[in-house]
Amino acid sequence: MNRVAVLGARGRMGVASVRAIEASSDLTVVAEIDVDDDIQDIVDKKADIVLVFSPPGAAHEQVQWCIKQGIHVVVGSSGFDEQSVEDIRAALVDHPDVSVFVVPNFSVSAVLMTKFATKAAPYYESVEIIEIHHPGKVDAPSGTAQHTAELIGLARAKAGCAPSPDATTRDPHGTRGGQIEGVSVHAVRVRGFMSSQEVLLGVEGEILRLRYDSVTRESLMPGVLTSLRAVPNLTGVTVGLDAVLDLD
Ligand SMILES: NC(=O)C1=CN([C@@H]2O[C@H](COP(=O)(O)OP(=O)(O)OC[C@H]3O[C@@H](n4cnc5c(N)ncnc54)[C@H](OP(=O)(O)O)[C@@H]3O)[C@@H](O)[C@H]2O)C=CC1
Ligand SMILES: O=C(O)C1=N[C@H](C(=O)O)C[C@H](O)C1
Repeated sequence: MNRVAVLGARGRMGVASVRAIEASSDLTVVAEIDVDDDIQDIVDKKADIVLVFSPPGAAHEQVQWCIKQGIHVVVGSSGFDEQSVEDIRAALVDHPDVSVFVVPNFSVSAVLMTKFATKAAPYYESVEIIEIHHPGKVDAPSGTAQHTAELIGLARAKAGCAPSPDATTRDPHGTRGGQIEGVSVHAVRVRGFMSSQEVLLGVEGEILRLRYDSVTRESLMPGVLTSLRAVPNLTGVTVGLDAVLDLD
């Protein structure tokens, strides 16, 4: 029975994850840590794995702390870009028996959409990302959009693609979105949505629209449980749920 500690345990994802873990037959929650709780409880309760759903501002330092305690980590929190992964990789040098699994999105639909968009991106002149979330989300763009843009940017650079055309010279309100690896990313916050993302790819006379919609947090729980079961058998730092799914 793997012993799991949850960081951000009383948040939207923490509550759903504790419920899903407790309903499983092979995982159990031994520590629920939220704001003002003592993170040392993770060690005192002898957790094997820490599931991190604390806000991005706290998560980075907490992941480093868990590594130093010799505990495997599944990182659900967003805000972990390429530099964050390099920081984790550097910390793991002194802890070769610890693995960290950074999962920008636990939804298989999101993972497939990102994979398809990365594959398609070099074939289109224009590529832009629109991410849509609930208005309770504190960070923008989403970690999923950041990860998707990084993969698309890398694929397009490898293929020698020119930048997407854009004649904008006047945008006083910053409506063209943010730029990540040459990809324009637009963050939308609307009540009624949980987590959606659309990638628009276009050439003259033809458009490809790839989209996923996660409607409930419960739909993410199979991905959470899969990640918790996988992390003890991984080495170093791994990024993306697709690393433990047979999607090729
Ligand atoms: N990978 C994925 O598929 C998904 C990732 N996420 C990401 O997970 C993170 C959490 O999302 P969500 O659950 O919606 O956010 P919430 O704000 O609902 O949950 C975060 C929880 O962490 C608490 N908290 C604040 N500071 C600390 C701290 N220092 N240590 C421990 N807990 C703390 C918060 O308390 P308080 O409210 O009092 O500040 C809150 O209870 C976000 O980064 C989000 O982007 C979300 C959904 C899916
Ligand atoms: O805050 C959320 O809700 C989500 N955050 C993650 C992200 O930033 O990509 C994953 C998912 O989109 C839900």
